[in-house]
Parts: sequence; structure tokens; C-alpha cells
Amino acid sequence: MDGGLVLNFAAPTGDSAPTRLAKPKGGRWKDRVKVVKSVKRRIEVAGRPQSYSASTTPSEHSTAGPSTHSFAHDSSTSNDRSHSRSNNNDMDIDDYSYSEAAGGSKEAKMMHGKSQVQSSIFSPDTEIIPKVKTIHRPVGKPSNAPLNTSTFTGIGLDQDLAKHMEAKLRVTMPTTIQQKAIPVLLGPTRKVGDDIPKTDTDVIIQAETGSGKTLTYLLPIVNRLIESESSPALDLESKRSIGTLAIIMTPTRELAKQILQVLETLLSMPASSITGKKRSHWIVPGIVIGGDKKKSEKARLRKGVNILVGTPGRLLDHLQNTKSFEVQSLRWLVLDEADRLLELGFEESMTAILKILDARVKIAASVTSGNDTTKIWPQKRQTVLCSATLSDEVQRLAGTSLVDPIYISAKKEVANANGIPDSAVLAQEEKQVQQFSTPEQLKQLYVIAQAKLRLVTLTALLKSAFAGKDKNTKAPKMVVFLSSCDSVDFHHGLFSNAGKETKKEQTHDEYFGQSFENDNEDGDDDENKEDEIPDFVSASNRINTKAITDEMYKAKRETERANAKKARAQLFLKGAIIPDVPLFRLHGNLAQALRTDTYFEFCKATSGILFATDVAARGLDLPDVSHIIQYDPPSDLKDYVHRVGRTARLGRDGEAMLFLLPSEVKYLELLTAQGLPNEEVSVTTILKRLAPPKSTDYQQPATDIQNSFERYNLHTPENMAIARGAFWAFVKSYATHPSSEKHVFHIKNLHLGHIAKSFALREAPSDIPQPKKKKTGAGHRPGKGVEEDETRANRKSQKEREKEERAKPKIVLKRKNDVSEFAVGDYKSLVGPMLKRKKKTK
Ligand SMILES: Nc1ncnc2c1ncn2[C@@H]1O[C@H](COP(=O)(O)OP(=O)(O)OP(=O)(O)O)[C@@H](O)[C@H]1O
Repeated sequence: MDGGLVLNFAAPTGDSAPTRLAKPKGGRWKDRVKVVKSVKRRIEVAGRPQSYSASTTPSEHSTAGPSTHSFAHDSSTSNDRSHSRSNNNDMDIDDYSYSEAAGGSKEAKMMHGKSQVQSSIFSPDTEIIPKVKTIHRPVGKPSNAPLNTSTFTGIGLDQDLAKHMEAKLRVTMPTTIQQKAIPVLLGPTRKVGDDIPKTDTDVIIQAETGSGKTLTYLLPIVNRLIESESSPALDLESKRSIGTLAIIMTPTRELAKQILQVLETLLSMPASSITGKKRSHWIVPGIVIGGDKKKSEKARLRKGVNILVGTPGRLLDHLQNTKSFEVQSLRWLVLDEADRLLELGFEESMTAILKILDARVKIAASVTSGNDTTKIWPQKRQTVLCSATLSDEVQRLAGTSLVDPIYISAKKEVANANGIPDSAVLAQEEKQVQQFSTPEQLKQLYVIAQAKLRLVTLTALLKSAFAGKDKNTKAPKMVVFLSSCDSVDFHHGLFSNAGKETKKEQTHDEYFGQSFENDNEDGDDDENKEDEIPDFVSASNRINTKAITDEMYKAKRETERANAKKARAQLFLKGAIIPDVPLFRLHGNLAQALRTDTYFEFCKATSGILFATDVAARGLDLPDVSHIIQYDPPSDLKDYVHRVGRTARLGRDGEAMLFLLPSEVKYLELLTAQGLPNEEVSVTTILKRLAPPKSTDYQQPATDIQNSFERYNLHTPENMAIARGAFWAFVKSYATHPSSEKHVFHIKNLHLGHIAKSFALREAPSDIPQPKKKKTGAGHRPGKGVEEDETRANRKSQKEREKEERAKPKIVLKRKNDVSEFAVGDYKSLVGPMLKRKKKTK
């Protein structure tokens, strides 16, 4: 019999008497008779159904795990991988526990109209886990912290700007990458050091996550603009109308907003202490991103935006369709998270953008030549590529789109006294382009969990991390990365609502409806709605004109405050399984307003759990994130670096945990080959934390949790539909791993029955969802409307999916955005026979 999809009769409710005994199937007849006898005997003894695992007391178990911030807690047993294998001798009993067998349950009938059996998550596992040698690098000294060897003014920054940064951002000393790259980007006129290139050149910046790359490219741009403000050639009145001087492109909307926020802070500089004039007031920052109102963006572009932050799809849209979008004077183009920008879906937009810029900027360069601002600003467009990872694509793009770029990395500290990079170091580094590096102080762990134990292991990890935390002991702040939007919705819903079934639950519409409200196709929300945001200034004007009494105004403000509070409360939920911990979710299919609010709310939160897709993996500076859990491995190795990089930022500590299936251990070889360190924590070590105080039994609490999750799914057809959708999205996402990882992640390695358990499903759904026919039309044109992990067309199909689900609760799964490489052919031909095989063995 295969490793564990054997009969199990674990009581779903634990307190109802058995109505009939479901016959075990499969295996040898002797075993079946033995099981029935053993179960009958136990019913007689106990008088009510029990799970065998409840009475098991594995001798090697330690005492209950106290709450801890470290994932590696109790790591002395870290090599004890197979707690379930240790029980192999008990197979005849351990395989089977008794219940009224979901076959008789109302819920099971509701879902299937037929008997259903429930397998134990602790049945023996015959799977051999190969040993893999990983790098056990002890946690090192912080490698992305600010240095104490130089100052910002020392590396050439304007004094006012440096002071302002200190006051507003509490940033006083540069990090290694800032120390090396800022003098180069400040340009030859700044004359900081003799080794700075004599003319502005294109630059590739590679530095660890959380090392301050945003300021590295923003500070020189702002510095050179404020430096030019006294230039007589630049008439103050015409400064705004000069058009866009710098474009910063990012792959995600949240990252674009984050960059804009930093930019606005830098530009809020007070009057100069030297001239008495307000600095930088003429420099107008702006943003264009998918999901926002295109009309208002157009209006802002018409007035003139000097530094523009945007996502590629919307940027290209404006370049093609907004006549008043002036880019002829463009001097800087920054590609933040460059390698992501060049991945599937973005590459064509990028090429089209570069082509348009090449054509338009050339004309303008000749018009403005002779202007003395050109001495301060780069003489022609300077392109800056920036990322923590440098893929082959980036290097290919660098070869075609950048002119003689300089490569600057944070790997080596600059030795010279002023902290100025010398050309020898730069030249040497050029030859050592390294793809991946993570902060030295980051602790990187992994756990090999069988599919059926994944969900309880995740629960144990989360529960133990938050247990016993109060106001005095700082609770952690975590991000759990999942492979699909469906999976994020499922896990967020599960941890928020499981165990609360008796209370009024959110309806499907309430849960999902909020995702799509105000989210029309182009993000061009009704213009009239723009003023709905409470505006107390205009409200007070109305008080005067309409003679509204103070009381009425007060009441209105109270209502507005209450509504805002209510809206904020919806951004996160609190569940029963991990009590009092705010649970957030973030993915590309949420309405833009909800995404933005969630992002800012999670930034503000002192602790909590964010379930997210890779939309949160790139560039987001989420303050104080202490732990990262990669519950689904990333679909690309470099995303591993970006995901774990949400913690251990700027010299702070951090811990990351990677979940792998036994069939995926070879992934560790890939990580090791890239020099990425890892240390194992066993499933047992983690699950033991579920054991109650003074008990060694972790299997019963784990089984109870699993049962409670399964009951939650069975509670309503909507819950079941969400779980099944997440299951299929998981299977589909397996097809998105690149060919170099196919030997690790292959659908045929998946045990679908066990995977189902990890979605709290008692068996794998047998309906293979039919992918929707690909639509044609503008939304599908590559390069048009492409944003982050989604296309406009996909957002549309998601809406349709929701409508269909509301009308009839059944699974209609379509291609998801974040599994874009998924090939229908592979999926059907592989999963189909697997399901047939599974049916036969039953
Ligand atoms: N020199 C500095 N001193 C102190 N704080 C800094 C310094 N430079 C940047 N920071 C802060 O560090 C945080 C991380 O910066 P940033 O987001 O730019 O990192 P990053 O290298 O771009 O990371 P990622 O690769 O994840 O995008 C920000 O909050 C920023 O304000």
C-alpha cells in the first residue's frame, strides 16, 4: 500500500458515537481483519471513538516546547527526520483509527454524496529521504549594515540633503553599496575622488537585500537636481514643464509606492540654511501604476512630473497614449529589481519602453545641448540597473541596452580613506559578477515535511512562535510565502476562521467581494469617486457656506472616523488557531485599494503574519519582519534570495524557514551550489511544540488541528471550493519551475492524496479543472497592461471566476497569474493518469 493513503477513521468531531464501521480497503486481507478487530476492541474499551495516535506515547518525545522566536528551537534533534518511520512496527494499528468515518457525516455527504474515508496524518511513511550536504554557515556579522567609516557629505552629498536625511529618515552613515555607488552616480562635476569616471556612464548595482539600494540611486538624482536649481539656464518657471527627467521602473505597485514615499521624504527638504530658499520645491514627484486612475495620472503628467515612478505596463501605456507625457529631457532611467523586470511578461514592455525612450530622448538632447544644466546632469540618458540578484537576462540586457556599464557590488568594502571606490576594485569586480548572496547575519533553516504533515507543521511553527507573547515580550512579525493567490486566500481564510465555525462566518461574497470592489478593468475608477476620501478642509468650508452646526460636523467626523476604523479592521483578521495574532494577506488579485491599505497596515503592525505571493518578495521594505517562511518553495531560485531578504535588513537579525517535500531535497543542492547556507530542523522538533505542558504527545494535538481544519472545509461548500481551488493552484504552480529545476519539482513526484491533506482535504479532488480558452484582444497583447504577477486579461478572468463561483459553488479553475508558465498539456497528461491510478488502488 502506498505511503499513507490508508484508511483512517479519526473522529472528525471526537465526541459522537460511531454509527457504523467503515470497512478498510486495500492491503492484505489479514491486515484488514486485524484492523477491524483492533478497532472493535478499542471501541469496547473506550466506549467511544478514539484515534490511535492519541494513545501513542513515543518514548523519544521531549517535553512541551516553550514558545520561542527561533524556528530552530530544540535543534538538538534536528536530524531526527522521520518520527513517523519510527512507528513502523506498529503499522497494523497505527494505520487505522476509528470514527464515524466521514462516510456517515452530514458534511461529507454534502460534499460528495457518498462515503468518505479519512486518512491519518501519522501513518507510516516508507519514503527514504536522501541525505544532502548543505552549507552550515554560522550566522555571521551583519553584512548590510551602515558603515562607521564615512559620512554622506564625505562621499559628496549636499550638506542640506544629508542633514535632512538624518532628521527625517535617521540615516547618518552610508552602507557599503551607498559608499561605493553614490560618488559614481553623483557624476564627474562633484569631483569626489580621482577615480570617478570622467563622464557619466551606465551603472549596474548589485547588493544584498536590505542594504539601502533605493537611497543609493535616489540620492544622486535628487542631489543633482537641487544642485542645478541655481543654474541661470534653467528658468524656475519652466522647470516643472521641462517634463520628466528621471523614470524609476519597478515590477510591483507596492514597491513603486514605497519608492515614491522615500522620494517625497527626500524632497520635503526645508529652506536652505545657506540661501534661505526652500530647496527642491520645483521638483515634482509622481507615480503611474496599474490599478490606479489613469485619467488623474494623465492630468498630473500634463502638468509635469519631474521624477516618475511606475510599473512597466502603465508606463508603456502612457508613453504610447498620453501625448502630454514629455520625456525628451529624460536624464535618468532606473530599473529597480531589474532581473524581475526582464522576466516573462515584462520583457516585451521593457523593450518597447526602451525603444520609445531611445527615439524621443535623442531629439531633445540636441535641443537642450549647450544648456549648462547638462554639466550637472548626465549629458545623455544614464541607465541604472539595480537588484540583489543578477540573472543571465539582466546581463544580456546590460549588453544590449546599457552603454559600457560599470558594475558596482557591495561584496568588498572600499579600502581607501575617503570611502571612494577606486577603479581597480571596480574593474576587478566586473569579472566577478555573482548571482546570489544573502545577508551574513540571516539564519537560514529548512524542514523536510511529508505533504500530509505540512499544514500541521506550519501551524506548529506559527503557534509556537506567538505562544506566550505579551506586551512585554515582543511578538514576531512574519511573512509566509505561497505559490498562488488561491493558496493565499485559502490559508488566510483557514487560519482566520477555522475553529470559529459556530460563530457567524464571513460569506463568500463578504470575503472575496472586497477583493473586487472598485476594481474595474483599467483601474480607471469613476472620477467622481475621487473625492470620497474624507477631506476635512473642504468639509470645514462647507460648514461656513451651508451653516451646518458644529454638532453636525462633529457627528460627521465621528462617522467618518468610525468608517475608516472599520475599513482598517478588515485589512486583517484574527483567528482561533493562533489567537490574537493579526493575519494579513497580499496578492496580485486583490483590489488595488485593498492591496495598498494592507501593505501600509502591515508596515505599521508591530507583529502579525502576512500570507503573500511573490508580490511581496521584491524590494518591499516591511519594517521589523523577523521571520520568513517559504511554505511553497519559490518558482525561481533568485526569488529565494528576495523572499528571505524581507528580514535581516540593514544589519538586523532575521530567520528564514524553507519547507520542502521529501521528493524535493535535491533543491538543497541547488541552494548549496549558489553558496546559500542552510540548516535542518526536523518535523518532529517542530511538531513537539504542539504537545501540551508536561506531555510528550504531539500527535494527538496535531491530529486535532488537522481535523479541525478538515471540518472547517466541510463546513460550507464555499470553504470546500476555496480549498480545492488552492489545491489545484498548487499542482499547477508545480509546472512553473524552470527546466533546470524539473528534476526537483515535477508533478509526477507529487502524492496527490497527501497534497490534498495539506489543504485540509480528505482526498484529492478528482475534477481536473479545464483551463479557460485564451482570450484575444488588447489585454492579451504582450507588453500591454502587463503588471507584476498578472495581466489585465487575467484579472478579468479572475472576476469571471468569482462570478461563477458565486452562482454555483463549484471549482472552475483557470490559469492564475502567478503560475504563468503553466502548460496545460503537461498538467493534464500528468495529473490525469495519476488520478486514475489512485482510483484503481482504492
Ligand atoms: N545608510 C543607511 N542608514 C540607515 N538606514 C538606511 C540606510 N540606507 C537605507 N536605509 C533604510 O534601510 C531600509 C532598506 O532600504 P532599501 O529598501 O532601499 O533596501 P534594498 O537594498 O533596496 O532592499 P531590497 O533588495 O530588498 O529591495 C529602508 O528603510 C531605508 O530607509
